[in-house]
Formats: sequence, C-alpha cells, structure tokens
Amino acid sequence: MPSPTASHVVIFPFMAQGHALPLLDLSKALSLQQIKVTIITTPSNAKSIAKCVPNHPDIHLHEIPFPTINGLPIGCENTSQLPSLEFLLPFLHATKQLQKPFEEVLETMIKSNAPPLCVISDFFLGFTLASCQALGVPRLVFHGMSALSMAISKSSWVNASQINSLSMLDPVDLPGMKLPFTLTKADLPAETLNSSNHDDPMSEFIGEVGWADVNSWGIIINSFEELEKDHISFFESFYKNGAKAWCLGPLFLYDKIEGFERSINQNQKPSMSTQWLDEQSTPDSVIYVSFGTQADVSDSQLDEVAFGLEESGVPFLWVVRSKTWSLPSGMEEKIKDRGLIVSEWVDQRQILSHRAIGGFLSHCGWNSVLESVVAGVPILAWPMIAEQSLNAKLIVDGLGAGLSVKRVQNQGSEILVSRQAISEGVKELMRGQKGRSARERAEALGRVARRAVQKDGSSHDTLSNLIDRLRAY
Ligand SMILES: O=c1ccn([C@@H]2O[C@H](COP(=O)(O)OP(=O)(O)O[C@H]3O[C@H](CO)[C@@H](O)[C@H](O)[C@H]3O)[C@@H](O)[C@H]2O)c(=O)[nH]1
Repeated sequence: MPSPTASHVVIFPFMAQGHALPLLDLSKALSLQQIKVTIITTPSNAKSIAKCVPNHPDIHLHEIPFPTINGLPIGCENTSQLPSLEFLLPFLHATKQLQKPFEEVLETMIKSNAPPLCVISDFFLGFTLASCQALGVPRLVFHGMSALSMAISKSSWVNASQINSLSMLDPVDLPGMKLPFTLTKADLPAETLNSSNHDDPMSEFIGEVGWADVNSWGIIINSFEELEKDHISFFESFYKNGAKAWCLGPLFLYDKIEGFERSINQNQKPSMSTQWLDEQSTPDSVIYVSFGTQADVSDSQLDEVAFGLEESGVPFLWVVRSKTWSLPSGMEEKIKDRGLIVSEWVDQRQILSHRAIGGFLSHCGWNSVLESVVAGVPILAWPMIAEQSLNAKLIVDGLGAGLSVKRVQNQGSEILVSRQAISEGVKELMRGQKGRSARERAEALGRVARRAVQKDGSSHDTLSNLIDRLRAY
C-alpha cells in the first residue's frame, strides 16, 4: 500500500510514438505538481525518450531489456521500426516478456520504502495489471484515444453480433449512447467487430489486454472535459469497481509550459521545414500533409497524393515515411517552387503552429487531431486505420472543424483516394467557404482546449484531484 506521503509515479509507455509522446508530456504535467516520475522503457526507446523529456531532476528513465523472439527482426523495439504492420502482433506478444523486469523494478521501489502512488501504463501492456495487483499498486490505463472513440469501440465489441449483420454503410445504433454523428459499420475499427471470433489472434490479444483494461483502477484520457462530457459516464460504465476516467489533456500543451520547452540550442539552425515555412509570406496559405507513424500507404497511393497536391495549386509541406517511394518523374520540376517534401522526423507541433499553415491533410490519429485543433488549423480528414474514422467523423460532422476527403472502396479491400479527390478537398479546405468556416470552428475549439490545461482549467483541476485521490488511496 503506498504511503500517504509518497509522491512518485511510474509511467510505462507502449513503444510507439503516438502512444508514448502523450505520456512523456504527462510526466511533465506531474512534475509541475511536485510528483517524481520514473519512466520505464527499453534501451533503444530510452534514447528517443531522452530527447523529448527535459533534463529534469524529478523525471528519471529506467531501462529494461527488450526480449528477442522468433518472428520479430532483432533490434526492433518500437512499432516505427517494424518492416510492416504484419509484425505488430509478434511485437505485442514480445512486450509480454517485459513483465518480469517490470515487476522487479516495482518490487525494488517497494522494498526501498519508495512505493509509487500508481503505475500509468498503456492499454497494450495489459500484463502490468497483474503485477500491480500483486504488489498493491493502483494501475491507471492509457489508450491514447478519445473517450468517445473508446466508448464506441467498447460498445461495438459488446454488440458485435448485431452490428455484424448490418451492411457497411448502414447506420449503427449503440444502446445507451448519444453520438455526435451518424455512425456506420464502416467507421468501426476492424478489431472491435471480431470479439466473437476466437480464431483471430489479434482479437484474442485485444480481449486479453481489454480484460486488464476494465479491471484497472482508473483511466487517463488525453482529451478535455468540454469535449468529452457527454460520453464519459457511458465510457466508465464498461469498467469494473467504479473506475473513473480522468481527462487531463491536451497533454502536449504541458510541453509548452514554462520550464519545459524542449531545450533549444540558440546556435542551432532552424530545420529545413521551418526555414521553408518562414519563406512563405501569406498566412494560412500552406497545407501540411502527414499520415502519422503507423499507417502503411502504398506507393501508388502516394503517387496520387503527389499529383493531387500538384493539381490543387496550393503550397504544401508533406512528410513522407515510405522508404520505397520516390516522386513520379517530372514532378520535382513542377512542384519545386510550391512544395516541400521531407522524409525525416519533423516537429509537427511547431509546424502546425506556424503562421503559414492553414490546413492539415491528416490520417486523424488522435494526437494529430488535438495538435491541429489547438493550433486552430482545420483538417482535411483521410482516416486510414484503427479508430481514425471515428476521429474524422468527430472533427468533420461532430465539431465542424474539418472536411472529408472523398474515399472510394475498390474491388479489393483497399480504399483509394484519387488525385481529383485530393485536389478538390485541398482547394475547398484552403480557399473555399466550407474551409473558412471549418477554420473558425477549429480556432474556437483551440481556445477551449488551451484553457483546459491552464490554472483553474478543467484538465488542470482534474490532475490535482487525481493526485489527491491517489494520495488518499
Ligand atoms: O514527423 C513526425 C511525425 C509525427 N510526429 C508526432 O507523432 C505523433 C503521431 O501521433 P498520431 O497523430 O496520433 O498518429 P499515429 O502515431 O499514427 O497514431 C496511432 O496512435 C494514435 C493515438 O493512440 C491513434 O489515434 C492512431 O489511430 C494510431 O494509428 C504526433 O504527436 C505528431 O506530432 C512528429 O512530431 N513528427
């Protein structure tokens, strides 16, 4: 049992940028509340984490070795290093072997009279619950998604047999849930409809970590109450033992709070993207294009993006992750005065807040959605995998802060977006009336989001309440 004076939290992020980054920002939020943080991670992830968390006396990294298993390339310690998403399941199974070293870290803390107030660990690291329960430490689970998406996913998992009898574009009604948009079966993450398929290994894994999820002490949500208040109690109803959901976001805003700005070397040259954006003299004139860290986009689809951006006539900054793709021939010459394509990691938050950026063609990962909204940048939504369709529906239909790119399902399962659809969507977002009104909505929402983490804001107060509850546990 943690002592009432303990002021120490253990954070164990999943090894994927979209999941880890918000928890690193949470460590900064906690240290602002005089809470010490130990971040548990593996050696290669520790190197990138060290670049993101400031050199702060209250934030420590503790490394545990990543296991070597058959079916996973050696040295692969982060989903961004996987050759393709096909390796995700072996990767997820490998992380289960982190249980023993994780438990040893907790045991050492307890033996040395420094038990943590709680462990905050990712949904995918379900094994942490058993260790926490055995050692009497509360586990808070973190999903990286909004409460709305989580509530829809959990309800669809429970109601899968009824939903499976519908056709893809039929509206889905989830009992007890008030949705801010019309939901169809096509919007739902594939795994959520597989709950009764015991032969599907991914569903089996989700079922396993899902059990640990609902038996956790609480849930950390990277979102803010003003956005989620209509779904929180429905979401909490899936949890046992009265677990509470704590909306603490947008967590990345803690990165900007005084004392925690990522250390910037004054002599360091601005990045190529920043230099290029600085040269764009018209505010809101450039569209930023990025599809996150997980989705695999085929080379032929990337060709369509290139042609679509070129046809739109709109200046663009595009981050491409593919190692195999190159620009179609003749394209470099056509776009050289109007577009910048980069293949390295960029500071997306900084880019979105640049005055030249006026729109974001995005896959709608939840972090990107939050970062765009906070910057007052409307989204051209192109969801690809996981719960991204739900985020896209929320931003476009629920909040009016974006537009949808037109997607067409071809004969196979691939969804193709044509160059015309990209060009039309980009032009409407950047220069059309619908884009203008989406920008106004994004700006208004951004103001609410920023207020949430300020003193007396909803997320700020919720964090203080959470710490009080943990101290009283
Ligand atoms: O060059 C880059 C690329 C990405 N990022 C950052 O990386 C994060 C990416 O997160 P997100 O936009 O959520 O995309 P993914 O990592 O692809 O998202 C995964 O994780 C999300 C959070 O759980 C889910 O919503 C998505 O469906 C899932 O694919 C964001 O903070 C970006 O700012 C950069 O800073 N620079």
